Amino acid sequence: MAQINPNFIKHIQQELPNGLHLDEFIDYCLKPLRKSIRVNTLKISATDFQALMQPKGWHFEAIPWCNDGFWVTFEQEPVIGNLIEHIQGLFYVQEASSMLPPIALFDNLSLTHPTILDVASAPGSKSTQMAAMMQNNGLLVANEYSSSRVKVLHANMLRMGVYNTALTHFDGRVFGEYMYEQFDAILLDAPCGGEGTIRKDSNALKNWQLEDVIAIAETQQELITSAFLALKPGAEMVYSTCTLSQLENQQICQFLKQQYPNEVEFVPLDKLFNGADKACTPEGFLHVWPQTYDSEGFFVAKIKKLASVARLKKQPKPQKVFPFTDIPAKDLQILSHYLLKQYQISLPQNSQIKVRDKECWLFPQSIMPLIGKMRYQRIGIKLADILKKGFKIKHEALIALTTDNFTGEPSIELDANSAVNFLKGRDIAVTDLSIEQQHYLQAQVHGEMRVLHSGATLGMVKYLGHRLKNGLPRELVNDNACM
Ligand SMILES: C[S@@+](CC[C@H](N)C(=O)[O-])C[C@H]1O[C@@H](n2cnc3c(N)ncnc32)[C@H](O)[C@@H]1O
Repeated sequence: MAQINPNFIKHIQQELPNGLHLDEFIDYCLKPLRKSIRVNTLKISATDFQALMQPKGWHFEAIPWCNDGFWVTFEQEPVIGNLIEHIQGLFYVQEASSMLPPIALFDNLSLTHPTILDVASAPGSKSTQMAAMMQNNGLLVANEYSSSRVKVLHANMLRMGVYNTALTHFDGRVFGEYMYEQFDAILLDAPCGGEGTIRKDSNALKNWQLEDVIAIAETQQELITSAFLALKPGAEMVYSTCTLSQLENQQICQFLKQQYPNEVEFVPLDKLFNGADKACTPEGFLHVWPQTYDSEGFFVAKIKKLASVARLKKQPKPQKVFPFTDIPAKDLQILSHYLLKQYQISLPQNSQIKVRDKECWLFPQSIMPLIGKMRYQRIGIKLADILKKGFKIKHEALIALTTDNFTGEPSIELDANSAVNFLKGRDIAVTDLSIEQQHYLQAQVHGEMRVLHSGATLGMVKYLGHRLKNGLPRELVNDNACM
């Protein structure tokens, strides 16, 4: 049972808007949260995903503000994180209200290849949502301050097949200095007190103290100022939190407006979707209370930068070390031919292949003007190893760049049992496959090939005649994978 600190109740009572009642607020805080997911349209359409999961006893209810988001109920509750489809990155478990900030940011964003910053990204629900909305075009700089959370962010990006990113690992307060007026759009999903998360985390309000709210608000003021400096003139940013106190929400936005009265404009969100007006504040922000949409509490503000503002710190010196070189034209030809012939992969437009040591990397083209401005943990994805003769595709590239069940390449669709075995790191005996597949394999040359399940890539195997040798990277082996 969730525990709500009495000091919090006293505090929030004064902030509840007209028409909302404290009793109802507390009732909702104590109610379990509805489960929601977002379909990853980098891998599967929302329609196809529903068609795939409905026979497995999933029921879907559309989330009004996100075309790819659904509240889900199950005939039999699965361990969702271990499902094949989850491991394949076909969907992301994401709270419904947490889908709002990217929806607000992309509303009226007309650029097809924008350069976007996500200041506080981990674990990556909104970064992966934005990458899907960008369809892997443009550039998403995804930053995270906590080292352990950068790892989770990275794993989620790979699972979801995202490759238009550069990951950075900084305190978000540096962007105004290092990336002054560089971004077409910015999401600042700020670290916050998490008051809106009580339905998921029963301890979220147990030790609530006003001093903590005040302390974190200071960080938020610095983060919003830094993000505003990093935004191009004329561009828009979203400030969001999963907390409820005005100190961390409205007052942070007002703080920015006080600093830049002529350059800050609040963009009203009352028409963002049908029913958005229910959550809209007089300033045009969305302040979602748990009872507004039967969700977590959330706050979303959209801010337009009307004109350039002065730097607060002088331009830093460029970084010199960049350990990547261009791939020689001849090698690019050989690599492109291998990817196309073996896996029907055409290299994405607006990308560049770079080489470091014995590895080829796929970089988003739009990172190039930002090279040298700051240090990147990782750019794009690893594409292939360079062998003595030729190349060998990397697992992360295979699952990101092959999205359909092509017929021109050697590949095998595994049934659910074999798919689970594959994800557990086991080899697949050819005798476990259907008679048609066994005949198909007899006509193939021994060597690497792709395995799929439900039309989405699982990974690579080496066909050895009597078995398919498992090529899943060891760190991705999941002993708990299930159907
Ligand atoms: C609300 S969470 C972000 C959730 C994320 N946007 C998502 O949708 O999955 C806030 C994140 O900010 C990170 N953080 C904390 N202090 C930070 C700072 N000074 N700069 C950047 N990120 C910070 C936290 O580690 C945390 O991962």
